[in-house]
Amino acid sequence: GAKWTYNGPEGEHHWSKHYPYCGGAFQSPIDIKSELLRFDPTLRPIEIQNYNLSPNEQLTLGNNGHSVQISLPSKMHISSLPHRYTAAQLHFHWGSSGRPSGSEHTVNSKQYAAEMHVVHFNSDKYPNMSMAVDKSDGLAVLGVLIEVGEFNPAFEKFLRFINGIKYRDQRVQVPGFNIRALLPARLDEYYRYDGSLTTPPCYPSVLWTIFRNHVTISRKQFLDMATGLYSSHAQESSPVPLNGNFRKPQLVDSRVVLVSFKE
Ligand SMILES: NS(=O)(=O)c1c(F)c(F)c(S(=O)(=O)CCO)c(N[C@H]2CCCc3ccccc32)c1F
Ligand SMILES: [Zn+2]
Repeated sequence: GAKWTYNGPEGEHHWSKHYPYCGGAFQSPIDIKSELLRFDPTLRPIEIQNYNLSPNEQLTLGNNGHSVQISLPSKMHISSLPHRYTAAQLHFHWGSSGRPSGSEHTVNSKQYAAEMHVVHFNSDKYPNMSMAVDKSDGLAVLGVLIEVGEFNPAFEKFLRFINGIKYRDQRVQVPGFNIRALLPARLDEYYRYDGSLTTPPCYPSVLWTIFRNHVTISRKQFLDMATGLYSSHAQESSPVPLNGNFRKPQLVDSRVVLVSFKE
């Protein structure tokens, strides 16, 4: 589709011109405010299957011009939702070296350094992502808030290859690793709400699960991601840094944010 960016004339305030859903309801991300929260005792711990990938299998690490993404094998899935949601890819949103706040979801207006999204589609009802992406029960995304702090060895499994995908549409193969290690320890504490893709076409098709607890990466790891990538192709004369790739919080309207934990 038409090109879109996070700033300037194709920035988020203009997305709805080519992508009407971006101006619609049920948009993501949101500011997760305490007064919106409602404890739901039926929210079970998230259960994931086959996230521990062998180094013998290869994953594609790529720069798609909007984010850094890792394609995921279809044996990975979420088994604790009403339908099976099969993993498709994971990607990140981050700030910049000057503004190390780049998460999409905020918690009581606190913006984290970065955010990881593991994108899954409802494989009980749809054959692939493309068929699921615009259906109201099509997608389930697991969100992880990321702070700068302790070095994170799990992130190093792919960050050590990031200089091979500096430019848009570059891809490298990386050995599989335990994707579960990128998630926080507790999968039983999370925020849950109905929302959308946070990029065009912004379809309101996402069941969002944002884990309560953040993970940390070191400042160097953050800078590797926030300063090492460009949204322009390698041969372009003026390189465009890829950072600040986060959408601002959207109107919640009458939506409720459910929480799986009490205090
Ligand atoms: N924040 S978010 O809403 O989760 C989110 C992003 F922010 C994001 F940048 C991407 S993207 O990297 O593909 C670049 C722009 O589509 C996706 N892709 C999804 C939705 C689009 C179609 C598709 C097809 C196969 C695999 C993943 C996806 C995305 F879902
Ligand atoms: Zn995302």
